[in-house]
Amino acid sequence: MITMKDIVREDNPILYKVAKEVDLPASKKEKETLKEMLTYLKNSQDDAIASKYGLRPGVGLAAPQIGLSKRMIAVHFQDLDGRQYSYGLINPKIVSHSVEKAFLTTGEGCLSVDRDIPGYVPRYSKITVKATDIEGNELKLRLKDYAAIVFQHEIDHLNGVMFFDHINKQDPFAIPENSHPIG
Ligand SMILES: Cc1nc(NNC(=O)[C@H](CC2CCCC2)CN(O)CO)c(F)c(N2CCN3CCOC[C@@H]3C2)n1
Ligand code: NI
Repeated sequence: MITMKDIVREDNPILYKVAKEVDLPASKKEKETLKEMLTYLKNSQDDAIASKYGLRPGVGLAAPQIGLSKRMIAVHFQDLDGRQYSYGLINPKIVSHSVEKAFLTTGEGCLSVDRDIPGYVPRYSKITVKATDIEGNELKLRLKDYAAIVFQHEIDHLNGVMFFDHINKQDPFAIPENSHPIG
């Protein structure tokens, strides 16, 4: 079972590398790892399990965060309309995106960053993602607002990009033009 000791922190160079594409079909081990990443998210959202094992809550997780420089992510969350997303994805790719942007009014955090970094994180408000799921099915997901933000945070990790790279250095709470707040 994945716990916080398995999650690498921001001083680890693996977080700043471009992760490698997974050769399809994914190996048994790669599928197993992806399932474990999804299980971490579910466990972290269960108060009893999270407190028992000291898990920080998460709605997304990227393979580099558990020391694996492979293009795999897991997401498990409900968006603000109550739509449920629960995926283990292989080689996710943003194939198109909106011009307009969105940001979480709460700012963002990261399981690999043990400190609060204040500021808005501007992201595309709409994205289309192509990926392969754990069963090997090709998926095309059209995502907006909260869901789009979660997926972008995770896909950033596959490209060595951290959420704080997007925060305006001069004014962390500057409202980006052509953007709207979420949450
Ligand atoms: C927004 C949020 N971020 C939480 N943590 N950070 C993360 O997930 C990081 C990834 C997210 C940071 C911003 C976008 C993606 C992890 N990252 O580093 C992976 O790369 C949460 F935990 C959380 N929620 C709301 C829903 N709640 C349901 C009940 O259970 C608790 C849960 C808490 N919402
Ligand atoms: Ni993160």
